[in-house]
Amino acid sequence: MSGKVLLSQDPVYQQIQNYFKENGASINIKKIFQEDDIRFDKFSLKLSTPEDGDILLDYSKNRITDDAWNMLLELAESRDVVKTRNDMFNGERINITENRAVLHVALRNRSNKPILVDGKDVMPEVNAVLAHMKEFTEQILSGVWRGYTNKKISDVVNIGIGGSDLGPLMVSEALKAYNTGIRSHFVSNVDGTHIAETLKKLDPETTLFIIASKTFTTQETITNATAAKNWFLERCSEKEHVAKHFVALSTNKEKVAAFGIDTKNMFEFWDWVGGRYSLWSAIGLSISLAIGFDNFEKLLEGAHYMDNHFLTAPLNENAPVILALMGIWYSNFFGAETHALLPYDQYLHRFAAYFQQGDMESNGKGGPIVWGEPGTNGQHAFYQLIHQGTRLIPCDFIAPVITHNPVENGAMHKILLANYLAQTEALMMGKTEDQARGELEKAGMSGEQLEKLLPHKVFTGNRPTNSILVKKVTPFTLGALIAMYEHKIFTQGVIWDVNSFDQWGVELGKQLAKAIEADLVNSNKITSHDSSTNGLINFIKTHWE
Ligand SMILES: O=P(O)(O)OC[C@H]1O[C@H](O)[C@@H](O)[C@@H](O)[C@@H]1O
Repeated sequence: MSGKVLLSQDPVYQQIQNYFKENGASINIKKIFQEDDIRFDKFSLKLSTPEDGDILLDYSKNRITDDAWNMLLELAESRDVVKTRNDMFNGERINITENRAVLHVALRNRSNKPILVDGKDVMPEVNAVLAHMKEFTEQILSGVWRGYTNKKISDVVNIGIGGSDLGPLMVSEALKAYNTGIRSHFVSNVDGTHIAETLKKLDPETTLFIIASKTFTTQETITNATAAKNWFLERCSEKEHVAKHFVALSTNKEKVAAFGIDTKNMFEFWDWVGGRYSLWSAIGLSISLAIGFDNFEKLLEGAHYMDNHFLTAPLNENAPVILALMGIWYSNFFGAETHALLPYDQYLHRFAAYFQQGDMESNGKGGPIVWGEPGTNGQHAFYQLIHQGTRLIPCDFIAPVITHNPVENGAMHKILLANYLAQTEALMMGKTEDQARGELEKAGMSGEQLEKLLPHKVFTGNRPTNSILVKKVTPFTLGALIAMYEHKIFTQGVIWDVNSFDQWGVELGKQLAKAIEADLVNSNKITSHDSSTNGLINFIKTHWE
Protein backbone atom coordinates (compact mmCIF):
# COMPACT_ATOMS: atom_id res chain seq x y z
CA MET A 1 0.00 0.00 0.00
CA SER A 2 3.01 2.25 -0.15
CA GLY A 3 4.80 3.84 -3.05
CA LYS A 4 1.55 4.81 -4.75
CA VAL A 5 0.61 8.36 -5.56
CA LEU A 6 -2.38 9.79 -3.69
CA LEU A 7 -5.64 8.68 -5.22
CA SER A 8 -6.52 12.25 -6.16
CA GLN A 9 -3.21 12.54 -8.02
CA ASP A 10 -3.50 9.24 -9.85
CA PRO A 11 -3.71 10.12 -13.57
CA VAL A 12 -6.40 7.47 -14.12
CA TYR A 13 -8.43 8.91 -11.28
CA GLN A 14 -8.09 12.38 -12.73
CA GLN A 15 -9.16 11.08 -16.11
CA ILE A 16 -12.29 9.58 -14.53
CA GLN A 17 -12.94 12.87 -12.74
CA ASN A 18 -12.82 14.73 -16.03
CA TYR A 19 -15.06 12.19 -17.67
CA PHE A 20 -17.47 12.45 -14.78
CA LYS A 21 -17.55 16.24 -14.91
CA GLU A 22 -18.53 16.13 -18.54
CA ASN A 23 -20.85 13.16 -18.56
CA GLY A 24 -21.85 12.14 -15.04
CA ALA A 25 -25.02 14.16 -14.79
CA SER A 26 -26.39 12.95 -18.10
CA ILE A 27 -25.92 9.22 -17.66
CA ASN A 28 -29.35 7.66 -17.63
CA ILE A 29 -29.66 3.95 -17.00
CA LYS A 30 -33.00 3.57 -18.77
CA LYS A 31 -31.61 5.31 -21.83
CA ILE A 32 -28.48 3.16 -21.92
CA PHE A 33 -30.65 0.06 -21.89
CA GLN A 34 -32.65 1.41 -24.82
CA GLU A 35 -29.44 2.02 -26.77
CA ASP A 36 -27.71 -1.24 -25.93
CA ASP A 37 -29.37 -4.59 -26.63
CA ILE A 38 -26.66 -6.57 -24.95
CA ARG A 39 -26.36 -4.44 -21.83
CA PHE A 40 -27.33 -7.30 -19.51
CA ASP A 41 -24.86 -9.69 -21.14
CA LYS A 42 -22.09 -7.13 -20.89
CA PHE A 43 -22.76 -6.09 -17.32
CA SER A 44 -23.58 -9.37 -15.62
CA LEU A 45 -21.51 -12.24 -14.38
CA LYS A 46 -22.46 -15.84 -13.72
CA LEU A 47 -20.35 -17.95 -11.40
CA SER A 48 -20.99 -21.68 -11.47
CA THR A 49 -20.33 -23.42 -8.19
CA PRO A 50 -19.47 -27.13 -8.21
CA GLU A 51 -22.64 -28.36 -6.48
CA ASP A 52 -24.76 -25.44 -5.39
CA GLY A 53 -25.80 -23.92 -8.70
CA ASP A 54 -24.98 -20.55 -10.18
CA ILE A 55 -24.43 -17.22 -8.53
CA LEU A 56 -25.53 -14.33 -10.74
CA LEU A 57 -24.31 -10.79 -10.34
CA ASP A 58 -26.26 -8.34 -12.49
CA TYR A 59 -24.64 -4.92 -12.37
CA SER A 60 -26.25 -3.59 -15.51
CA LYS A 61 -28.74 -1.31 -13.70
CA ASN A 62 -26.03 1.17 -12.84
CA ARG A 63 -25.17 4.67 -14.06
CA ILE A 64 -22.21 3.30 -15.88
CA THR A 65 -21.15 3.65 -19.50
CA ASP A 66 -18.68 1.44 -21.32
CA ASP A 67 -16.10 4.23 -21.20
CA ALA A 68 -16.48 4.89 -17.48
CA TRP A 69 -16.33 1.19 -16.76
CA ASN A 70 -13.12 0.72 -18.70
CA MET A 71 -11.53 3.61 -16.85
CA LEU A 72 -12.58 2.20 -13.49
CA LEU A 73 -10.99 -1.12 -14.44
CA GLU A 74 -7.85 0.81 -15.29
CA LEU A 75 -8.02 2.46 -11.89
CA ALA A 76 -7.96 -0.95 -10.22
CA GLU A 77 -4.78 -1.67 -12.17
CA SER A 78 -3.14 1.61 -11.35
CA ARG A 79 -3.98 1.31 -7.63
CA ASP A 80 -2.13 -2.04 -7.42
CA VAL A 81 -5.16 -4.14 -6.55
CA VAL A 82 -3.60 -7.22 -8.11
CA LYS A 83 -0.27 -6.89 -6.33
CA THR A 84 -1.85 -6.14 -2.95
CA ARG A 85 -4.28 -9.02 -3.37
CA ASN A 86 -1.38 -11.35 -4.07
CA ASP A 87 0.48 -9.95 -1.08
CA MET A 88 -2.49 -10.74 1.14
CA PHE A 89 -2.76 -14.33 -0.09
CA ASN A 90 1.01 -14.71 0.27
CA GLY A 91 0.98 -13.81 3.95
CA GLU A 92 2.69 -10.42 3.61
CA ARG A 93 2.14 -8.04 6.52
CA ILE A 94 -0.32 -5.83 4.66
CA ASN A 95 -1.90 -4.63 7.92
CA ILE A 96 0.83 -2.06 8.24
CA THR A 97 -0.33 -0.19 11.34
CA GLU A 98 -0.41 -3.40 13.38
CA ASN A 99 2.39 -5.07 11.45
CA ARG A 100 0.32 -8.17 10.79
CA ALA A 101 -0.47 -10.51 7.95
CA VAL A 102 -4.13 -10.74 6.90
CA LEU A 103 -4.96 -14.35 6.35
CA HIS A 104 -8.61 -15.16 6.83
CA VAL A 105 -8.17 -16.83 3.43
CA ALA A 106 -5.89 -19.39 5.12
CA LEU A 107 -8.70 -20.42 7.46
CA ARG A 108 -10.71 -21.66 4.49
CA ASN A 109 -7.84 -22.76 2.30
CA ARG A 110 -9.34 -26.13 1.44
CA SER A 111 -6.59 -26.80 -1.11
CA ASN A 112 -4.14 -26.93 1.79
CA LYS A 113 -1.51 -25.29 -0.37
CA PRO A 114 1.05 -23.94 2.11
CA ILE A 115 0.58 -20.32 3.18
CA LEU A 116 3.67 -18.89 4.80
CA VAL A 117 3.92 -16.24 7.48
CA ASP A 118 7.58 -15.37 8.07
CA GLY A 119 8.55 -18.59 6.34
CA LYS A 120 6.28 -20.83 8.43
CA ASP A 121 3.32 -22.66 6.88
CA VAL A 122 0.18 -21.81 8.87
CA MET A 123 -1.93 -24.62 7.40
CA PRO A 124 -0.97 -27.36 9.91
CA GLU A 125 -2.14 -25.15 12.79
CA VAL A 126 -5.31 -24.17 10.94
CA ASN A 127 -6.10 -27.81 10.26
CA ALA A 128 -5.35 -28.84 13.86
CA VAL A 129 -7.89 -26.32 15.20
CA LEU A 130 -10.44 -27.45 12.61
CA ALA A 131 -9.89 -31.05 13.74
CA HIS A 132 -10.43 -29.96 17.35
CA MET A 133 -13.65 -28.15 16.37
CA LYS A 134 -14.85 -31.21 14.50
CA GLU A 135 -14.15 -33.53 17.40
CA PHE A 136 -15.80 -31.19 19.89
CA THR A 137 -18.86 -30.64 17.67
CA GLU A 138 -19.32 -34.37 17.27
CA GLN A 139 -18.94 -34.96 21.00
CA ILE A 140 -21.54 -32.35 21.86
CA LEU A 141 -24.02 -33.36 19.18
CA SER A 142 -23.74 -37.10 19.87
CA GLY A 143 -23.97 -36.59 23.60
CA VAL A 144 -20.52 -37.98 24.38
CA TRP A 145 -19.74 -34.64 26.01
CA ARG A 146 -22.15 -34.20 28.87
CA GLY A 147 -22.93 -31.64 31.51
CA TYR A 148 -22.14 -31.98 35.21
CA THR A 149 -25.27 -34.03 35.92
CA ASN A 150 -24.60 -36.26 32.93
CA LYS A 151 -27.19 -34.63 30.69
CA LYS A 152 -26.73 -33.87 27.01
CA ILE A 153 -26.00 -30.25 26.05
CA SER A 154 -29.09 -28.65 24.53
CA ASP A 155 -28.22 -24.93 24.54
CA VAL A 156 -25.12 -23.05 23.49
CA VAL A 157 -24.49 -19.45 24.53
CA ASN A 158 -21.88 -17.57 22.54
CA ILE A 159 -20.59 -14.69 24.65
CA GLY A 160 -18.65 -12.24 22.50
CA ILE A 161 -19.02 -8.87 20.81
CA GLY A 162 -18.18 -7.28 17.45
CA GLY A 163 -16.42 -9.81 15.28
CA SER A 164 -16.74 -12.40 18.01
CA ASP A 165 -20.52 -12.15 17.86
CA LEU A 166 -21.85 -10.77 14.60
CA GLY A 167 -20.44 -13.44 12.27
CA PRO A 168 -21.53 -16.48 14.27
CA LEU A 169 -24.92 -14.87 14.91
CA MET A 170 -25.51 -13.88 11.30
CA VAL A 171 -24.46 -17.29 9.91
CA SER A 172 -26.35 -19.32 12.53
CA GLU A 173 -29.47 -17.38 11.59
CA ALA A 174 -28.79 -17.58 7.86
CA LEU A 175 -28.39 -21.36 8.00
CA LYS A 176 -31.19 -22.16 10.42
CA ALA A 177 -32.57 -24.56 7.85
CA TYR A 178 -29.56 -26.78 8.66
CA ASN A 179 -29.96 -26.64 12.44
CA THR A 180 -28.71 -29.68 14.35
CA GLY A 181 -31.23 -29.28 17.15
CA ILE A 182 -28.89 -27.26 19.34
CA ARG A 183 -30.46 -24.03 20.50
CA SER A 184 -28.08 -21.12 19.93
CA HIS A 185 -28.03 -17.94 21.99
CA PHE A 186 -25.83 -14.90 21.59
CA VAL A 187 -24.96 -12.46 24.34
CA SER A 188 -22.94 -9.39 23.42
CA ASN A 189 -24.21 -6.20 25.04
CA VAL A 190 -22.70 -5.15 28.37
CA ASP A 191 -26.24 -4.13 29.33
CA GLY A 192 -27.05 -6.80 31.94
CA THR A 193 -30.46 -7.21 30.36
CA HIS A 194 -28.93 -9.19 27.54
CA ILE A 195 -27.44 -11.92 29.70
CA ALA A 196 -30.28 -11.80 32.24
CA GLU A 197 -32.95 -12.41 29.62
CA THR A 198 -30.87 -15.16 28.02
CA LEU A 199 -30.16 -16.99 31.28
CA LYS A 200 -33.84 -16.95 32.24
CA LYS A 201 -34.46 -19.50 29.52
CA LEU A 202 -31.56 -21.79 30.40
CA ASP A 203 -30.77 -24.76 32.57
CA PRO A 204 -27.14 -24.86 33.82
CA GLU A 205 -27.10 -28.65 33.54
CA THR A 206 -27.56 -28.56 29.76
CA THR A 207 -25.94 -25.27 28.77
CA LEU A 208 -22.54 -24.73 27.20
CA PHE A 209 -20.99 -21.26 27.32
CA ILE A 210 -18.57 -20.34 24.57
CA ILE A 211 -16.50 -17.32 25.54
CA ALA A 212 -15.41 -15.81 22.24
CA SER A 213 -12.81 -13.07 22.33
CA LYS A 214 -9.71 -12.67 20.23
CA THR A 215 -7.97 -10.60 22.91
CA PHE A 216 -9.87 -11.98 25.93
CA THR A 217 -9.69 -8.48 27.38
CA THR A 218 -12.85 -6.95 25.90
CA GLN A 219 -14.82 -5.40 28.73
CA GLU A 220 -18.27 -6.47 27.53
CA THR A 221 -17.28 -10.07 26.97
CA ILE A 222 -15.32 -10.57 30.17
CA THR A 223 -18.12 -8.92 32.18
CA ASN A 224 -20.77 -11.13 30.59
CA ALA A 225 -18.60 -14.23 30.91
CA THR A 226 -18.06 -13.51 34.60
CA ALA A 227 -21.79 -13.07 35.10
CA ALA A 228 -22.40 -16.38 33.33
CA LYS A 229 -19.79 -18.17 35.44
CA ASN A 230 -21.24 -16.77 38.66
CA TRP A 231 -24.74 -17.78 37.57
CA PHE A 232 -23.43 -21.27 36.86
CA LEU A 233 -21.56 -21.56 40.15
CA GLU A 234 -24.57 -20.35 42.12
CA ARG A 235 -26.40 -23.38 40.80
CA CYS A 236 -23.57 -25.90 40.82
CA SER A 237 -21.08 -25.15 43.54
CA GLU A 238 -18.32 -27.49 42.30
CA LYS A 239 -15.68 -25.38 40.56
CA GLU A 240 -14.32 -28.32 38.53
CA HIS A 241 -17.65 -28.55 36.67
CA VAL A 242 -16.88 -25.25 34.96
CA ALA A 243 -14.69 -27.23 32.57
CA LYS A 244 -17.71 -29.12 31.24
CA HIS A 245 -19.70 -25.95 30.59
CA PHE A 246 -17.22 -23.26 29.56
CA VAL A 247 -14.92 -23.22 26.55
CA ALA A 248 -12.94 -20.34 25.09
CA LEU A 249 -12.15 -19.13 21.57
CA SER A 250 -9.17 -16.84 21.67
CA THR A 251 -5.62 -15.95 20.73
CA ASN A 252 -4.73 -15.29 24.38
CA LYS A 253 -3.95 -18.46 26.35
CA GLU A 254 -2.84 -16.67 29.52
CA LYS A 255 -6.01 -14.64 29.90
CA VAL A 256 -8.15 -17.70 29.18
CA ALA A 257 -6.37 -19.63 31.94
CA ALA A 258 -6.63 -16.65 34.31
CA PHE A 259 -10.38 -16.57 33.72
CA GLY A 260 -10.58 -20.18 34.89
CA ILE A 261 -11.09 -22.02 31.64
CA ASP A 262 -8.98 -25.11 31.08
CA THR A 263 -6.75 -24.31 28.09
CA LYS A 264 -7.38 -27.76 26.64
CA ASN A 265 -10.91 -26.43 26.13
CA MET A 266 -9.57 -23.45 24.29
CA PHE A 267 -9.81 -23.18 20.52
CA GLU A 268 -7.01 -21.08 19.24
CA PHE A 269 -6.61 -18.59 16.45
CA TRP A 270 -3.95 -16.09 15.51
CA ASP A 271 -3.18 -12.41 15.29
CA TRP A 272 -3.43 -12.57 11.50
CA VAL A 273 -7.19 -13.16 11.79
CA GLY A 274 -9.02 -9.83 12.10
CA GLY A 275 -12.03 -9.86 14.44
CA ARG A 276 -14.51 -9.02 11.69
CA TYR A 277 -12.97 -11.70 9.46
CA SER A 278 -12.95 -14.40 12.12
CA LEU A 279 -16.11 -16.42 11.62
CA TRP A 280 -14.02 -18.87 9.59
CA SER A 281 -11.73 -19.49 12.56
CA ALA A 282 -12.40 -21.02 15.98
CA ILE A 283 -14.84 -18.12 16.39
CA GLY A 284 -17.11 -20.23 14.15
CA LEU A 285 -17.49 -22.92 16.82
CA SER A 286 -21.06 -21.90 17.65
CA ILE A 287 -21.83 -22.13 13.91
CA SER A 288 -20.37 -25.62 13.75
CA LEU A 289 -22.51 -26.67 16.72
CA ALA A 290 -25.61 -25.06 15.21
CA ILE A 291 -25.32 -26.60 11.72
CA GLY A 292 -22.86 -29.49 12.18
CA PHE A 293 -19.19 -29.58 11.28
CA ASP A 294 -19.81 -30.90 7.74
CA ASN A 295 -21.91 -27.87 6.97
CA PHE A 296 -19.35 -25.59 8.60
CA GLU A 297 -16.79 -27.10 6.22
CA LYS A 298 -19.10 -26.38 3.29
CA LEU A 299 -19.26 -22.76 4.43
CA LEU A 300 -15.44 -22.70 4.31
CA GLU A 301 -15.50 -24.35 0.89
CA GLY A 302 -17.85 -21.70 -0.44
CA ALA A 303 -15.53 -18.97 0.80
CA HIS A 304 -12.53 -20.80 -0.67
CA TYR A 305 -14.33 -20.99 -3.99
CA MET A 306 -14.77 -17.20 -3.92
CA ASP A 307 -11.15 -16.73 -2.83
CA ASN A 308 -10.01 -18.64 -5.92
CA HIS A 309 -12.32 -16.62 -8.10
CA PHE A 310 -10.98 -13.37 -6.63
CA LEU A 311 -7.42 -14.59 -7.05
CA THR A 312 -7.68 -15.85 -10.61
CA ALA A 313 -10.47 -14.10 -12.53
CA PRO A 314 -9.50 -11.15 -14.70
CA LEU A 315 -10.53 -7.86 -13.12
CA ASN A 316 -13.41 -7.29 -15.53
CA GLU A 317 -14.91 -10.68 -14.62
CA ASN A 318 -14.12 -10.55 -10.95
CA ALA A 319 -17.22 -10.23 -8.74
CA PRO A 320 -15.59 -8.55 -5.71
CA VAL A 321 -13.67 -6.16 -7.97
CA ILE A 322 -16.82 -5.29 -9.91
CA LEU A 323 -18.75 -4.52 -6.72
CA ALA A 324 -15.82 -2.51 -5.39
CA LEU A 325 -15.41 -0.39 -8.51
CA MET A 326 -19.10 0.32 -8.74
CA GLY A 327 -19.02 1.48 -5.13
CA ILE A 328 -16.02 3.72 -5.85
CA TRP A 329 -17.84 5.23 -8.81
CA TYR A 330 -20.74 6.28 -6.60
CA SER A 331 -18.75 7.25 -3.50
CA ASN A 332 -15.95 9.18 -5.10
CA PHE A 333 -17.62 10.68 -8.12
CA PHE A 334 -21.36 10.91 -7.46
CA GLY A 335 -20.77 11.68 -3.78
CA ALA A 336 -23.07 8.89 -2.55
CA GLU A 337 -22.79 8.74 1.22
CA THR A 338 -24.36 5.37 1.85
CA HIS A 339 -24.76 1.92 0.40
CA ALA A 340 -27.73 -0.31 1.20
CA LEU A 341 -27.65 -4.10 1.48
CA LEU A 342 -31.12 -5.52 0.94
CA PRO A 343 -31.42 -9.29 1.22
CA TYR A 344 -34.74 -10.72 0.13
CA ASP A 345 -34.43 -13.67 2.45
CA GLN A 346 -35.61 -13.80 6.03
CA TYR A 347 -32.73 -16.08 6.97
CA LEU A 348 -30.35 -13.26 6.01
CA HIS A 349 -31.95 -10.82 8.41
CA ARG A 350 -28.61 -10.04 10.11
CA PHE A 351 -26.63 -9.83 6.87
CA ALA A 352 -26.63 -6.02 6.72
CA ALA A 353 -25.84 -5.76 10.43
CA TYR A 354 -22.90 -8.11 9.92
CA PHE A 355 -21.51 -6.05 7.05
CA GLN A 356 -21.99 -2.84 8.95
CA GLN A 357 -19.06 -4.00 11.01
CA GLY A 358 -17.38 -5.79 8.11
CA ASP A 359 -17.42 -2.72 5.92
CA MET A 360 -17.46 0.27 8.25
CA GLU A 361 -14.95 -0.99 10.81
CA SER A 362 -12.71 -1.86 7.87
CA ASN A 363 -13.15 1.08 5.54
CA GLY A 364 -15.05 3.58 7.69
CA LYS A 365 -12.11 5.93 7.46
CA GLY A 366 -12.92 6.48 3.80
CA GLY A 367 -15.91 4.47 2.71
CA PRO A 368 -19.67 4.92 2.80
CA ILE A 369 -22.23 4.20 5.48
CA VAL A 370 -23.55 0.68 5.04
CA TRP A 371 -27.05 -0.18 6.14
CA GLY A 372 -30.08 -2.26 5.27
CA GLU A 373 -32.85 -4.57 6.29
CA PRO A 374 -34.37 -7.59 4.67
CA GLY A 375 -36.93 -7.06 1.92
CA THR A 376 -39.86 -6.74 1.94
CA ASN A 377 -39.80 -5.18 5.42
CA GLY A 378 -37.48 -2.44 4.20
CA GLN A 379 -39.96 -1.59 1.45
CA HIS A 380 -42.48 -0.60 4.08
CA ALA A 381 -39.96 1.35 6.10
CA PHE A 382 -37.34 3.34 4.22
CA TYR A 383 -37.70 2.66 0.49
CA GLN A 384 -39.56 5.96 0.14
CA LEU A 385 -36.17 7.61 0.65
CA ILE A 386 -34.50 5.38 -1.92
CA HIS A 387 -37.21 6.01 -4.53
CA GLN A 388 -37.93 9.70 -4.10
CA GLY A 389 -35.30 11.10 -1.75
CA THR A 390 -32.71 13.71 -2.64
CA ARG A 391 -29.79 11.40 -1.90
CA LEU A 392 -28.39 8.85 -4.28
CA ILE A 393 -28.41 5.45 -2.55
CA PRO A 394 -26.84 2.60 -4.48
CA CYS A 395 -28.34 -0.71 -3.34
CA ASP A 396 -27.49 -4.39 -3.55
CA PHE A 397 -30.54 -6.62 -3.87
CA ILE A 398 -29.75 -10.19 -2.82
CA ALA A 399 -32.09 -13.17 -3.14
CA PRO A 400 -32.20 -16.96 -3.45
CA VAL A 401 -34.01 -18.41 -6.47
CA ILE A 402 -35.18 -21.38 -4.43
CA THR A 403 -36.51 -21.10 -0.90
CA HIS A 404 -36.06 -23.56 1.97
CA ASN A 405 -39.69 -22.94 2.85
CA PRO A 406 -42.02 -23.24 -0.14
CA VAL A 407 -45.04 -22.17 1.89
CA GLU A 408 -48.35 -22.23 0.00
CA ASN A 409 -46.82 -24.43 -2.67
CA GLY A 410 -44.06 -21.93 -3.30
CA ALA A 411 -46.49 -19.07 -3.97
CA MET A 412 -45.05 -16.94 -1.18
CA HIS A 413 -41.56 -17.14 -2.58
CA LYS A 414 -42.85 -16.04 -5.98
CA ILE A 415 -44.41 -13.00 -4.34
CA LEU A 416 -41.12 -12.26 -2.58
CA LEU A 417 -39.17 -12.54 -5.83
CA ALA A 418 -41.73 -10.41 -7.69
CA ASN A 419 -41.09 -7.69 -5.14
CA TYR A 420 -37.34 -8.17 -5.45
CA LEU A 421 -37.53 -7.73 -9.22
CA ALA A 422 -40.08 -4.94 -9.18
CA GLN A 423 -38.01 -2.76 -6.90
CA THR A 424 -34.88 -2.63 -9.05
CA GLU A 425 -36.97 -2.11 -12.16
CA ALA A 426 -38.93 0.70 -10.52
CA LEU A 427 -35.79 2.33 -9.17
CA MET A 428 -34.30 2.39 -12.63
CA MET A 429 -37.40 3.28 -14.64
CA GLY A 430 -39.09 5.71 -12.29
CA LYS A 431 -42.33 7.26 -13.48
CA THR A 432 -42.43 10.18 -15.89
CA GLU A 433 -44.85 13.07 -15.63
CA ASP A 434 -46.73 11.77 -18.65
CA GLN A 435 -47.10 8.33 -17.15
CA ALA A 436 -48.23 9.79 -13.83
CA ARG A 437 -50.70 12.07 -15.60
CA GLY A 438 -52.10 9.13 -17.57
CA GLU A 439 -52.61 7.15 -14.38
CA LEU A 440 -54.34 10.00 -12.60
CA GLU A 441 -56.62 10.65 -15.56
CA LYS A 442 -57.47 6.98 -15.69
CA ALA A 443 -58.43 7.21 -12.05
CA GLY A 444 -60.87 9.95 -13.00
CA MET A 445 -58.87 12.97 -11.89
CA SER A 446 -58.54 16.23 -13.80
CA GLY A 447 -57.94 19.96 -13.61
CA GLU A 448 -56.42 21.66 -10.61
CA GLN A 449 -56.73 18.58 -8.44
CA LEU A 450 -54.67 16.56 -10.92
CA GLU A 451 -52.02 19.26 -11.36
CA LYS A 452 -51.60 19.54 -7.61
CA LEU A 453 -51.05 15.85 -7.11
CA LEU A 454 -48.96 15.30 -10.23
CA PRO A 455 -45.48 16.29 -8.95
CA HIS A 456 -45.83 13.93 -6.01
CA LYS A 457 -46.51 11.01 -8.33
CA VAL A 458 -43.38 11.49 -10.44
CA PHE A 459 -40.34 9.32 -9.80
CA THR A 460 -37.06 10.40 -11.35
CA GLY A 461 -35.80 6.82 -11.60
CA ASN A 462 -32.17 6.35 -12.66
CA ARG A 463 -31.40 4.93 -9.23
CA PRO A 464 -28.65 2.34 -9.33
CA THR A 465 -28.82 -1.23 -8.09
CA ASN A 466 -26.89 -4.47 -8.23
CA SER A 467 -28.88 -7.69 -8.22
CA ILE A 468 -27.32 -10.80 -6.76
CA LEU A 469 -29.05 -14.16 -7.09
CA VAL A 470 -27.95 -17.45 -5.59
CA LYS A 471 -29.71 -20.71 -6.33
CA LYS A 472 -30.39 -21.31 -2.65
CA VAL A 473 -28.95 -20.07 0.63
CA THR A 474 -26.75 -23.09 1.43
CA PRO A 475 -23.63 -23.20 3.59
CA PHE A 476 -21.56 -23.10 0.39
CA THR A 477 -23.33 -20.19 -1.29
CA LEU A 478 -23.43 -18.22 1.95
CA GLY A 479 -19.68 -18.75 2.39
CA ALA A 480 -19.14 -17.52 -1.16
CA LEU A 481 -21.40 -14.48 -0.66
CA ILE A 482 -19.64 -13.42 2.52
CA ALA A 483 -16.21 -13.83 0.96
CA MET A 484 -17.35 -11.86 -2.08
CA TYR A 485 -18.18 -8.89 0.13
CA GLU A 486 -14.99 -9.30 2.18
CA HIS A 487 -12.94 -9.02 -0.98
CA LYS A 488 -15.01 -6.10 -2.18
CA ILE A 489 -14.09 -4.31 1.05
CA PHE A 490 -10.45 -5.26 0.57
CA THR A 491 -10.40 -3.96 -3.01
CA GLN A 492 -11.95 -0.66 -2.02
CA GLY A 493 -9.49 -0.28 0.85
CA VAL A 494 -6.61 -0.75 -1.59
CA ILE A 495 -7.99 1.82 -4.00
CA TRP A 496 -8.67 4.33 -1.23
CA ASP A 497 -5.38 3.62 0.51
CA VAL A 498 -7.20 2.74 3.70
CA ASN A 499 -5.82 -0.03 5.89
CA SER A 500 -8.98 -2.16 6.08
CA PHE A 501 -7.58 -4.28 8.88
CA ASP A 502 -7.03 -1.98 11.83
CA GLN A 503 -9.71 -0.25 13.94
CA TRP A 504 -8.08 2.44 16.01
CA GLY A 505 -11.31 4.40 16.01
CA VAL A 506 -12.82 1.84 18.40
CA GLU A 507 -10.18 2.55 21.02
CA LEU A 508 -10.96 6.10 22.18
CA GLY A 509 -14.44 5.33 23.52
CA LYS A 510 -13.03 2.30 25.36
CA GLN A 511 -10.39 4.43 27.11
CA LEU A 512 -12.87 7.10 28.19
CA ALA A 513 -15.40 4.54 29.45
CA LYS A 514 -12.79 3.19 31.88
CA ALA A 515 -12.16 6.67 33.32
CA ILE A 516 -15.85 7.45 33.70
CA GLU A 517 -16.56 4.12 35.37
CA ALA A 518 -14.33 5.28 38.24
CA ASP A 519 -16.30 8.55 38.51
CA LEU A 520 -19.58 6.64 38.70
CA VAL A 521 -18.62 4.36 41.56
CA ASN A 522 -17.61 7.05 44.08
CA SER A 523 -20.07 9.41 45.78
CA ASN A 524 -18.30 12.67 44.90
CA LYS A 525 -19.84 15.40 42.82
CA ILE A 526 -17.95 15.23 39.54
CA THR A 527 -16.39 18.37 38.08
CA SER A 528 -13.44 17.06 36.10
CA HIS A 529 -15.13 16.76 32.69
CA ASP A 530 -16.86 19.26 30.44
CA SER A 531 -20.03 20.66 31.98
CA SER A 532 -22.32 18.43 29.91
CA THR A 533 -20.54 15.21 30.90
CA ASN A 534 -20.35 16.40 34.53
CA GLY A 535 -24.06 17.20 34.46
CA LEU A 536 -25.00 13.82 33.05
CA ILE A 537 -22.82 11.91 35.54
CA ASN A 538 -24.17 13.88 38.47
CA PHE A 539 -27.77 13.43 37.29
CA ILE A 540 -27.28 9.66 37.22
CA LYS A 541 -25.65 9.65 40.65
CA THR A 542 -28.34 11.80 42.24
CA HIS A 543 -30.97 9.39 41.01
CA TRP A 544 -29.10 6.39 42.40
CA GLU A 545 -29.08 7.85 45.89
O1 LIG B 1 -12.74 -10.59 20.01
P1 LIG B 1 -12.43 -9.43 20.88
O2 LIG B 1 -10.96 -9.29 21.16
O3 LIG B 1 -13.22 -9.53 22.18
O4 LIG B 1 -12.86 -8.12 20.16
C1 LIG B 1 -14.19 -7.80 19.85
C2 LIG B 1 -14.27 -6.57 18.99
O5 LIG B 1 -13.61 -5.51 19.69
C3 LIG B 1 -13.55 -4.24 19.03
O6 LIG B 1 -14.81 -3.70 18.88
C4 LIG B 1 -12.91 -4.35 17.68
O7 LIG B 1 -11.56 -4.61 17.85
C5 LIG B 1 -13.58 -5.48 16.87
O8 LIG B 1 -12.92 -5.68 15.66
C6 LIG B 1 -13.59 -6.76 17.64
O9 LIG B 1 -14.26 -7.74 16.89
